[in-house]
Amino acid sequence: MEALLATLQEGGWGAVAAAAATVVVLAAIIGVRSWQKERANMPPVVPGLPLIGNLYQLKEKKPHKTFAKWSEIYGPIYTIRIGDSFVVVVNSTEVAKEAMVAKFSSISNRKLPQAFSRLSHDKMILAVCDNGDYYKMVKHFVMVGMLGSSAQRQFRDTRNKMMDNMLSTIRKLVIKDPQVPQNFREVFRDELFRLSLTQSLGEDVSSIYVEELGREISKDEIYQIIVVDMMKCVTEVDWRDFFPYLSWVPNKKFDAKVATTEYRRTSVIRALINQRKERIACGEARASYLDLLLAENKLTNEQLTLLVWESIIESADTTLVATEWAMYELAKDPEKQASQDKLVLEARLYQEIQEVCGEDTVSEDHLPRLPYLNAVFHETLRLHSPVSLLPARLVHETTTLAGYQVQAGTQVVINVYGCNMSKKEWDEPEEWRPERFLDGRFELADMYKTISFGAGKRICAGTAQVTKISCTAIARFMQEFSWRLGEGDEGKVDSVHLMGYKLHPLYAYLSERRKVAMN
Ligand code: HEM
Repeated sequence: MEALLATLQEGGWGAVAAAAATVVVLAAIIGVRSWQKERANMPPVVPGLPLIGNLYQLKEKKPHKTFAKWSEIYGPIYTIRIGDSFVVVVNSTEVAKEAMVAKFSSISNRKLPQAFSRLSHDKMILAVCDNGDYYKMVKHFVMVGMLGSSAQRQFRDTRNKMMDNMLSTIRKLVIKDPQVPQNFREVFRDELFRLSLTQSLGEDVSSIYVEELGREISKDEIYQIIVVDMMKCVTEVDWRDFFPYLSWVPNKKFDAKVATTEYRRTSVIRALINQRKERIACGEARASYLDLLLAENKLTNEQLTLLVWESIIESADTTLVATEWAMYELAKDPEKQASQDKLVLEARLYQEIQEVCGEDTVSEDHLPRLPYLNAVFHETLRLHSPVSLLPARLVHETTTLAGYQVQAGTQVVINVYGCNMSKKEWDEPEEWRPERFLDGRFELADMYKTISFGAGKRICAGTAQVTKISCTAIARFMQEFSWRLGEGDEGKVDSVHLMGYKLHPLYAYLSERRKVAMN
């Protein structure tokens, strides 16, 4: 510093320039040192490039897989830089639980990307809203109106009807043409969507007139607009997410797509809500989530629209993903396998069902006595988790995680896929092996054997519903039919981006195990 002052005293622009350069260099050195000190105890850093950080290494559309690979080099918790933001990625169940349970008070709020933020009207849905009074109120509504144990009891007939309809449709298809492989997804999706509408709106809907679209739209279009298009749009990437200081730069294509998708979703949901309101005005009361929300009369129209949409999409999506993967694993043709394991697996599940249920049709009451079925369900969630990356959380006060310091302002991403595929936690994790849940380490009644449903206060609210639907469906499909994949389908294990869907829908050859009277 003294040298700097001396140079300035000697005068002249050259000296001033030299002094300024010295200041810049000194500042840079001090800056780097303090950054290094600050980051000294941060989770290991994955090397990246200046300015963009690790963005270029995440070009492929399955970041959860890249994150899992990095965990083999940098450990279960590490830091990456995405453009402007530091992100801590967690790939171990233990550390994920620490983040979601023990450190909940410091790491609870979300940091949503543009698309998700706009589609959720800045976190107006339960799954991503920040903790506070709105969260408490909506969680209460969801549990009382739809997902809590008493509401679930009310909807038991709806679920039973879903099972009967599915089995009856499949039976008819098989009888009509036993040599043709059946499209599992079509049958399951239609019935699940019917259940989802019934729970949310009090009735199934075959079509609806949507004023903003100027026409009557079919049930298939309703599904497309409020489920499929929304799922795709939520995962749209906007480069401005990575460089917030460029948020003023227009991204017209992205903005137009999100605006259109959002407008169509909102128009359809509003039409559905208005139809229900008219029926209620005519004295028609039903047990449904919307009926409860309207009776409570505490929400704005915007909140009502968002929450009803949320209840429909959450019921209609992940349950299908999980059940399709389970049936795929069970249907893998044993003769095409290197080992005979799968033959034993399928036979074992059928045998368990026979022993427990005998001639009775499997029902939800049987589920606690079917441990192998439960293991099939959890092993499917482990290997094919429908939610592979949880929406980023924001650290709002500096805390520690796995012994490392995590600064306020950092984002934390839980890589469910990485936790479920960790070689340290699971023996041969790439193998689908339900037995691993029956080795005495896990309680049968434990619904959270893996991290797939999250943990702590924000754990999945729909666990009971999806477990009942998925397990009963798998058991009934196995009880009535034996399943076999088409030739060459054993290797079709790709999924769609982050959504977990099987890229190639399951087509299976079914043959009847027992005759059931047709109605
Ligand atoms: C296999 C199917 C499912 C999986 C794997 C799953 C997974 C998850 C996960 C991991 C979370 C926590 C997210 C986080 O902490 O960031 C979550 C939250 C949630 N899930 Fe699920 N879910 C499934 C099915 C369902 C269903 C069927 C519903 C409703 C019908 C549902 C409703 C919710 C709700 C409302 C939350 C937010 C809970 C809160 O924040 O308090 N889920 N789910």
